Amino acid sequence: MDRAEIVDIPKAELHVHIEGTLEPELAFLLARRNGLTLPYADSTELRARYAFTSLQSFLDLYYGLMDVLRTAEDFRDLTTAYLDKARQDGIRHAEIFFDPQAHLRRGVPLEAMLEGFGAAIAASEGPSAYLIPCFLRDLGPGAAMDTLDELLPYADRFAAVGLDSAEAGHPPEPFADVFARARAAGLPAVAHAGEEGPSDYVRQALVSLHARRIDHGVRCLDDPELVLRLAAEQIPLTVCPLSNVMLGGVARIEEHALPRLLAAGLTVTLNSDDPAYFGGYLADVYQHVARTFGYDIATMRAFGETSIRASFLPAAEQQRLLGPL
Ligand code: HPA
Ligand SMILES: [Zn+2]
Repeated sequence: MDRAEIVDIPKAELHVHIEGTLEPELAFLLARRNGLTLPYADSTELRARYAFTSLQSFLDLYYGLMDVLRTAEDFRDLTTAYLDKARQDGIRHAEIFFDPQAHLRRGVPLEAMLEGFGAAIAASEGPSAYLIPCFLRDLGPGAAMDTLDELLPYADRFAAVGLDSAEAGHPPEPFADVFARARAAGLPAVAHAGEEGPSDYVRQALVSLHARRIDHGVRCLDDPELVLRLAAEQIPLTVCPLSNVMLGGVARIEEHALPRLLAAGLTVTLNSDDPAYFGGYLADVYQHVARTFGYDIATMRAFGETSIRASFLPAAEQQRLLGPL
C-alpha cells in the first residue's frame, strides 16, 4: 500500500497534543523570536534527546520545550504548521488537545492561546478543527477546577475537556466533580487512561468522568469485563501505536495490542499523540500499522471511517467527510 492510498483515506485525528507537534526547527525559531536561549546547541542535538524510557521522561522534555510558546503568534504558527501537515496526510478533521495549565503557570494568558489557535484554524484550508483543553492530572482536581473557571467563559470554543499528563498514581475518580461541572456547561469528557496506568483507571474514566472516548486505553485488555463494557457501549479508544513504542509501553510495534483490541470488538481509532516527538504524523502511523500487521486497504479505510464516526462532529458533517472530497 503506497502513501498516496493512505493519504486518500478519509480520516480524522482525535488524539494529538498541539504542543506535541512542536518540531525542533520551529522551537528554535520561536526561541529566537522571543529572545530565549534553549539548552541545546541546535535541532540535531535536541532530536538526539528524543530517546524516552517512560511517559515521564517524555513529559519532562515536552513541558520544558513548550516554554518557547509565549504569544498568540506562537500558538498560531504552531497550529498552522500542524494543520498543514494534517492536510498533506489527508486528515479531514482534527480534535486537538492543548494543556492550558502548562502555559498559564508560565504566565501565558488563556486569551493568547485561544487567539492563536483561532487565527490558525480560521485561516486553514482544511482540515476542520475542534479544540479540547486537557487538565494536568498530576496537578490535582483543585487546580483543574480553577482552570475550568477560566475555561468556562470560552466553553463554546471547545468540543470537550480532557485529562492528560503523568498517569501513574493519578486516577480519574478524584476529578469527577470537575468533569460533572464541565458536562453541565455542555462539555463532554474524554480522558487519557490505560496508557501506563491500570485498567481500573479506564473503568474510572467511564464511571466517574462519563468519558465519551478513552485516550490510549490499551491496558483495558487486563480486565475482560471492562472490555465487554467498552465493546457493548462502543466507546472509542484513541490508540497511538508509535507513541506506545517510543515511551516503552511495548518494546516493538509488532507486540502492540492493536490486533487484540480489534479482535475484542472494540472501537479503535489510530492517532499520532505527539508526532514531533514520536517519529511520525498520522499517515506514517497508518503506514506502520498496515505494514506491521499486514492489513489491507479495506481494513485501513475502516480505521478512517471509525475515526470520523468517533469525532464530535454532527452526523451530517461526518457523512459529508466520508464522501469524496
Ligand atoms: O501521551 C501522553 N500521555 C499523557 N499526557 C500527555 N501529554 C502529551 N502527551 C501525552
Ligand atoms: Zn496523549
